[in-house]
Amino acid sequence: MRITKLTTYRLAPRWMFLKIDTDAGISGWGEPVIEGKARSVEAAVHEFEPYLLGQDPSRINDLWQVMYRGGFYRGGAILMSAIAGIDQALWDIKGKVLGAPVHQLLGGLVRDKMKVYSWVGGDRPADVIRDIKRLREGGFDTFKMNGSEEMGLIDSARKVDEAVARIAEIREAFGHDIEFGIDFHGRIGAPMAKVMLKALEPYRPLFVEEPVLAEQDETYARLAEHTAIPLAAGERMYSRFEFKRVFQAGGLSIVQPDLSHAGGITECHKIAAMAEAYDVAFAPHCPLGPIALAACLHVDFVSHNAVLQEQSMGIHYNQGGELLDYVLNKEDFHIENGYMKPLTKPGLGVVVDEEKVIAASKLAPDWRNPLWRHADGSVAEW
Ligand SMILES: O=C(O)C(=O)C[C@@H](O)[C@H](O)CO
Ligand SMILES: [Mg+2]
Repeated sequence: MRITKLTTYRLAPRWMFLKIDTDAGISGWGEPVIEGKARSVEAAVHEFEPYLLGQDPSRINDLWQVMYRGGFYRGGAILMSAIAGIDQALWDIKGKVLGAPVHQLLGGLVRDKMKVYSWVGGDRPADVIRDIKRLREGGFDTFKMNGSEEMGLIDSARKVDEAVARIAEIREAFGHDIEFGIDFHGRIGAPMAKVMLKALEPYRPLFVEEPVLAEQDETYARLAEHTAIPLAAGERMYSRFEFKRVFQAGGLSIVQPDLSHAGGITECHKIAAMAEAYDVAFAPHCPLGPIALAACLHVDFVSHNAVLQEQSMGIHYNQGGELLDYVLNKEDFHIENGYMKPLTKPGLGVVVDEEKVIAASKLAPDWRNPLWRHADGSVAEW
């Protein structure tokens, strides 16, 4: 069997799907994207074509190494996201050829169901409390929310108090009937992260995510010395070679590689295994589409240390498209009491509505994240 064609479709809300065709008539789907840089990833996917066209799609390990090592320069958000989506599509093909879901090919299930969480948005606490109430009716008991708006390297107690008051209100409203993680997007630098973590500690969040940026990963170990709150990060780390450094330095309790950013199923399965050896939990980042989520779930279901799965239903980014808009087998993505079941169809288990994808790709918007500035006009982390 040989690879004959790679077709990319940029889609609302901010996704890209990839279809890999073969001469046997079997195709696989992947989701290679970096939010806000879809066109760059698309170009990178097509730049890999000379390495892939005419090759045997079953040799995923070799093709992965060819894409990673073969071009001399390697790593980073764009290349590793391109590899990720290609890798997912190759696993989809392999599963379809062998008639088995990807988790079977990775050794089989270690659990029967996987805990998933929901984002809650809204700028005012009242919105968040209202949204949590609504989501609890749908069975969710675990949530993630943004922790703060822009914050300077050294900032006021007032800003810290505002952020903490929001969390306090949520804890007061729901007690310990719910769990939540707080995502800071690296918006606070190391000095304020220390202050913030101390102030948040009484409210016992499940984790605090990206208190500082991935490029300050040496800080995690120091911050962890000062707080009992589990620290999480990883959505902006792209390979086991980057994760290796944080495992060695310590400080993170949860790693969150993104199956569409960090080299795909092949790489993230290895990152999960590395994490297990350090007693670090695995909770893949996935504010993306259904193929990315399916890829995450297959790795979760074979990884003993997988504790939580992000998913994007109702996420604030989903303007103009929802998680299951391009999926025909919606019933397989049912969330019951905050858990998902394994996807059991051959390959990734996503039946893509190709006609809808083709039509929607003609109108794809170019999503960009907001650009934030501090009061003095300098650029702030978003
Ligand atoms: O889901 C998360 O944890 C995020 O921090 C969302 C962020 O990664 C955006 O997708 C960037 O565009
Ligand atoms: Mg995050």
